[in-house]
Amino acid sequence: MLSVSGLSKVFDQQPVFSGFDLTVTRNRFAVLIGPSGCGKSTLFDVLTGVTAPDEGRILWQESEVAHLGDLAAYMHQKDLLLPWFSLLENSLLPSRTGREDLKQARSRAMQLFSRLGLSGYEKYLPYQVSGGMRQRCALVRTLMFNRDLVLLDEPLSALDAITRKRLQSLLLLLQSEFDRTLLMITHDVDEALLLADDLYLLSAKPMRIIEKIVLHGDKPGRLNTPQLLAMKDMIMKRLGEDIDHGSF
Ligand SMILES: Nc1ncnc2c1ncn2[C@@H]1O[C@H](COP(=O)(O)OP(=O)(O)OP(=O)(O)O)[C@@H](O)[C@H]1O
Repeated sequence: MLSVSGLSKVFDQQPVFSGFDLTVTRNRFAVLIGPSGCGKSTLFDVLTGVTAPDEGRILWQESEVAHLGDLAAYMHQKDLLLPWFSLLENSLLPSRTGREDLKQARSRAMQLFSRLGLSGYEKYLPYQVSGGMRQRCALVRTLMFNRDLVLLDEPLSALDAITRKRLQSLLLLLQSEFDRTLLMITHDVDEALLLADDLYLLSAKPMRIIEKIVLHGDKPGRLNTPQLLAMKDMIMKRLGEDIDHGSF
């Protein structure tokens, strides 16, 4: 579905990544995990068109594109809700800019509010609800974009542990119930092991893929299996080694 090849980006004469390749397959949950400052957000900036790559190609459904700006939905660590709009109005923003029939969009948003446990809060302003509810509203807005690919940049990192656990299951719904393909950045190894089908371990800057791990097994259930615990140790060790030998 998405393939990047030979992607390079240089800041202040220092390569953040160079010759970076990545393929994301349809309906998979791909997760990128790597040390702080390795270049993950810069990769997303290049993918979403915030900044141009110095070299390389982005292929979407096998056709070359400049970026994924209009092709992928994007969810950020901060909910980025507009404070003067209600939760429902916030979720309808993609439909307003996309000139979708608003009556239909409203009915679709109401269904998503119900599915994500936000029924009854449609008229609340963002400051009147919890961080977890705001992030669920951001998830509704992401789904309202109607894009097959969703880019998630540490979407749960600002939340407390319990809220985070609840929202992890909702992220899995994006894949199973809403048929989305996901590419997510996280710092949390447990979260990566819980959610990923394809897990990419990244090196310190200049960023490269150290290893791709294909994960199997029932997602919510697999986390405490001996295999996954051993894998967690291995990942911590590999990421730690790379930081020790990297450019930090
Ligand atoms: N606009 C910019 N100008 C100069 N350097 C930049 C710019 N944006 C990012 N960088 C540098 O590029 C490197 C990668 O930054 P980036 O934010 O992509 O890392 P990251 O892996 O997302 O980090 P974190 O996990 O901490 O969010 C860092 O060294 C950063 O200082």
